Amino acid sequence: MSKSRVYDLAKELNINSKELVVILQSMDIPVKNHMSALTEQQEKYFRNNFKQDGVAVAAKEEEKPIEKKVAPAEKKEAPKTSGKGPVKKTTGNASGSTPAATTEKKAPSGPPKKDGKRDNRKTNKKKRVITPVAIDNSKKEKKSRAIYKKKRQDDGTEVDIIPIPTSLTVGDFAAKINVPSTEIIKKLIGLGIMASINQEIDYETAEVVATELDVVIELEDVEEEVAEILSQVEDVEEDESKKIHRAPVITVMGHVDHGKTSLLDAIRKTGVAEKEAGGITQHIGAYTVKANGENITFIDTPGHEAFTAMRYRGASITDIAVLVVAADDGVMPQTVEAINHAKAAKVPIIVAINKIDKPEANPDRVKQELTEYNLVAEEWGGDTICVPVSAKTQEGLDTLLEMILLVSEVQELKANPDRLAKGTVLEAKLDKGRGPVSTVLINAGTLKVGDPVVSGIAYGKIRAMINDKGKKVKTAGPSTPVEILGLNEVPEAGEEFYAVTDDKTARQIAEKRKSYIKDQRVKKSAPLSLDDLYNQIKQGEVQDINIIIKGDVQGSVEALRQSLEKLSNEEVRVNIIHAGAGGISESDVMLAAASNGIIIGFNVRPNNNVTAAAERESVDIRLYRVIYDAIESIEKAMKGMLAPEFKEVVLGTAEVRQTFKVPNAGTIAGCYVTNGKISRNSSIRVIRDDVVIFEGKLDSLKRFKDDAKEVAQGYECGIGVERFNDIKEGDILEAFTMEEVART
Ligand SMILES: Nc1nc2c(ncn2[C@@H]2O[C@H](COP(=O)(O)OP(=O)(O)OP(=O)(O)O)[C@@H](O)[C@H]2O)c(=O)[nH]1
Repeated sequence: MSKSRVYDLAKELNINSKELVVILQSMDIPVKNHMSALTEQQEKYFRNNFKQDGVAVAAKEEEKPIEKKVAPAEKKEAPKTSGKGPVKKTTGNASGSTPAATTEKKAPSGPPKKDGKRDNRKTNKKKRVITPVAIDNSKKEKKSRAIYKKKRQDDGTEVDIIPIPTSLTVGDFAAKINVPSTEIIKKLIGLGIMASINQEIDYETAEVVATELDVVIELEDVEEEVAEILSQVEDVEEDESKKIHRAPVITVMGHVDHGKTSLLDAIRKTGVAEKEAGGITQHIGAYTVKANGENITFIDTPGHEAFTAMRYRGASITDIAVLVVAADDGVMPQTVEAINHAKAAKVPIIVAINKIDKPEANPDRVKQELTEYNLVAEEWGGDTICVPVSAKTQEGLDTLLEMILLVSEVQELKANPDRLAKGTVLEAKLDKGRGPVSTVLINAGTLKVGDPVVSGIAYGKIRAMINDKGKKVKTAGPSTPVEILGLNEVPEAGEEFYAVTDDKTARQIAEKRKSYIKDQRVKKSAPLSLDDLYNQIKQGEVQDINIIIKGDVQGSVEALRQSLEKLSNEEVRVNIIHAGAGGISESDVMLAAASNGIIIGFNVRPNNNVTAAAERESVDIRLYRVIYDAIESIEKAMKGMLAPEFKEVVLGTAEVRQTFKVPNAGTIAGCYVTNGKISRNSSIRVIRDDVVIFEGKLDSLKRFKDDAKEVAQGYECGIGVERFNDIKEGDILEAFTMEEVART
């Protein structure tokens, strides 16, 4: 029997698919969009609990056995499910509850052999439960929840806020705000605009007219408009029967030096060797390998930077995250970060325990450490697949690929190749000779040379396509990465990409987006900021305060996490989306931006790149030296009492290039001013590996032998720090002063 899709159900109940998605999510049924399929049990649960006009919608069918996919042998072992709710995972020692898209299917075969390989996938008895874990704060999803906004007026009554596109005809405008068009034409004449009913007016004009008519409008999300245009180009709710299997898309993540690059290289070589010995692969940001006759696509940009950049733009192209953990090093801060990223994106994790060729390798320790993050290895009774591998000797790589195929099989990844292509930009750059060059991953449909395309505000016609093997190709189907030429601008990584029927549509969409960005610039909703937190809470804009904590030692990070979580009240919830020891990284900033969160640094400092990224993404970073201060300021911000009296102003930074011992003066640091300036009366912070190790006063500042009042960027100087002699080469000295800020 075929499963029900959200849109089928919506059609039956005569409600909007989007609304139904929100309803289902609120019932803890993990659906993503109108195309998501419901299991019989989920559907039944929904029907039993969803009341339309006060009456529960009758269940379509008789009750059925819950897990239809479980083979008879498996059924005996499957834990009994109550049937009261959507299938949920129950893991032995899992501490957090996880609303889960639970799927089960044929599992890999029985006891793994010593080398980590399995005998035969098909005959295993154990039920496999794949559980993407849920924290999702992506901006896109938040937006989709706001179906209709209201504005409270001075007299207490509420009026609808009517969304209006960047431009529309007078007639359409009249219909949208429910005012006769003659009335609008009159108002326009009053403004000196002679417009007929079929003439287009822009948003700004519409806003003036609306104000005169006492109607509240707002700029409609341009993507709604774009979706409308695209749906005319191609029926979005397309025929399920046309969908066929597509290759899984994998992202490799893990701690620095645990072997992401080596693993990606090793896999690429295996895959190529199998298919076309000696074939040269080209770096285009992703590649496809063959394993057991099936394709697997790897995103070739290791690290979570790429991953978060994607998610920030609302793209979720990864089907499975491979978490690389070195067997000789164990779970490290970036491992935890990677786990949190994958969880936030609800992507299942396969653990590759790497470097098992090393004598000091200890895979069991890795598994033990992973349990702290809710990843319990299958062989320990959990549901996390852990594969011991060596990127160096290639051991275990086949098993890893096999496991990837297995998990992807459960996900039932499908796409219709027979439609206009839709994809995601992985990388893009401006090539001097070839113009904008972008690598796109096709999500659905088939992209062809000559297709008119649009991605963000870039558009054009596909001039040429090159695959990951460096070959020119004429077409590219689902899950295929290709490099494309022909766009008029460089699109952004993570941007969606569409082929459309004609050049005009492509240009029209790009231009609508451009004018939306222009209009939007003024009206952009404020990113989360402590200074304005209280107002944002009051206006109902903030219900969750998403926080990332970075600190010098794990102990204080944990302490801070626990205290901050306790600040949650019935109005707002404090969510620690990531916490770890170490400096603040750009990836933290991306995660904060993607989750509309703020970053709290405890005894750590962001470096220049991080500060620049935070500025660019409007992410609020707060730095503290005392745990109590951090807690207090969040608490005060929540109550609207945060009024900083002093603000720290960073004057500049200098890098220590050499150190000298000077009798009577202690250690003097020979520095190069990399940023801003260092002045004689500034305070000084000594930073090593992004961690503050000392804070105090500047003792001496010299240019050659002479005392200097200040030294600017690009110059060398000698710096002595009062009561601190442990300066080392490579340290960063940050000069700052405290400036008084008037209370507002
Ligand atoms: N013995 C052994 N060494 C490995 C293995 N995999 C990687 N290495 C080594 O570990 C080091 C780090 O590997 P990379 O692949 O650069 O690690 P990475 O995680 O990509 O590191 P970044 O790109 O810096 O984040 C290199 O010196 C590799 O040669 C392995 O399976 N066995």
